[in-house]
Amino acid sequence: MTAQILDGKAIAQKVREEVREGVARFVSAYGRPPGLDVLLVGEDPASVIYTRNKEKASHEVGMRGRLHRLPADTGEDELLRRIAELNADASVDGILVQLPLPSQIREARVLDAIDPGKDVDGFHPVNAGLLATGRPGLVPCTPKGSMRLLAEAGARLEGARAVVVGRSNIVGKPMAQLLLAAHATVTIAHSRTRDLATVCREADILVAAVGRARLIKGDWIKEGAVVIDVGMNRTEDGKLAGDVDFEAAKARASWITPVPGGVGPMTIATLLENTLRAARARLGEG
Ligand SMILES: Nc1nc2c(c(=O)[nH]1)N[C@@H](CN(C=O)c1ccc(C(=O)N[C@@H](CCC(=O)O)C(=O)O)cc1)CN2
Repeated sequence: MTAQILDGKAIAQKVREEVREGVARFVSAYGRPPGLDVLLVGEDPASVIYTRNKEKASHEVGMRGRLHRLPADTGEDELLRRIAELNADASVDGILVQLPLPSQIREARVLDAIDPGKDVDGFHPVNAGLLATGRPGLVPCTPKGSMRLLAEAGARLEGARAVVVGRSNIVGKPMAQLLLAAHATVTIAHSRTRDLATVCREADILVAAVGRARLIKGDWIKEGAVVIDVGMNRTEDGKLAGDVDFEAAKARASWITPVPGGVGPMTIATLLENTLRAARARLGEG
């Protein structure tokens, strides 16, 4: 079997178009666009690119998007003060603090300070709790985008065996919750799981989010599995590699995401979806 490629760029474009239409309806109804505010502390080159892309993408769909750049030595109190201002500003629907943060700032304190209704990253414990209890809330962008990719592949999740390799709060745990809510039988594995190969071989749906280049070998893939590779690892030659050995896995999977061009583009498209959703919810729409 040769896998079909799940084209994240094309699907993200489709999502952005859907959001653009939603934003136009929002503006007609409420006379203002949804507002997204992104905070970046420091100069991490990848974060600079991601946050610029978020600002640009928000403009492209008709939102009011603003990037706040703070110096690398910004203290925790100053960042918390900026978040409090945005929480209190009625024109702000979505607040996002780009990760990772410099070491002088405690991530949990910052994420906990964002109004859960404006938490378009879905990282606040209230949103994590809502997801864990199967109630509506804001869902982290990368797992939500990965679910959209599974839907676009026509993957049957009900009763399927899903293995998520990775247990981060940002991807692994919420991804497992989403698969569970879709009635899959879910295993969360990680870098210390014993006999990871055997666990992966059981998976009809395999999500790799462990952050180790090509950890998942081709012969760990069940014939016909759908493979979502969330990994984005820089190799020694400066290229980007996923957590899955793509070429070998392609020979066994039914669908597979490439890196780059798979899950990555879905993250920003889903952020736009979440911002529209937060704006509607704040103005009393479901
Ligand atoms: N507050 C947040 N911080 C971070 C998040 C997040 O969702 N919220 N995720 C990542 C970074 N990220 C967005 O912020 C992000 C990463 C990658 C991509 C992407 O499109 N990647 C491309 C490849 C890019 C390249 O060549 O380097 C791809 O996979 O095709 C988008 C967004 C950590 N921080």
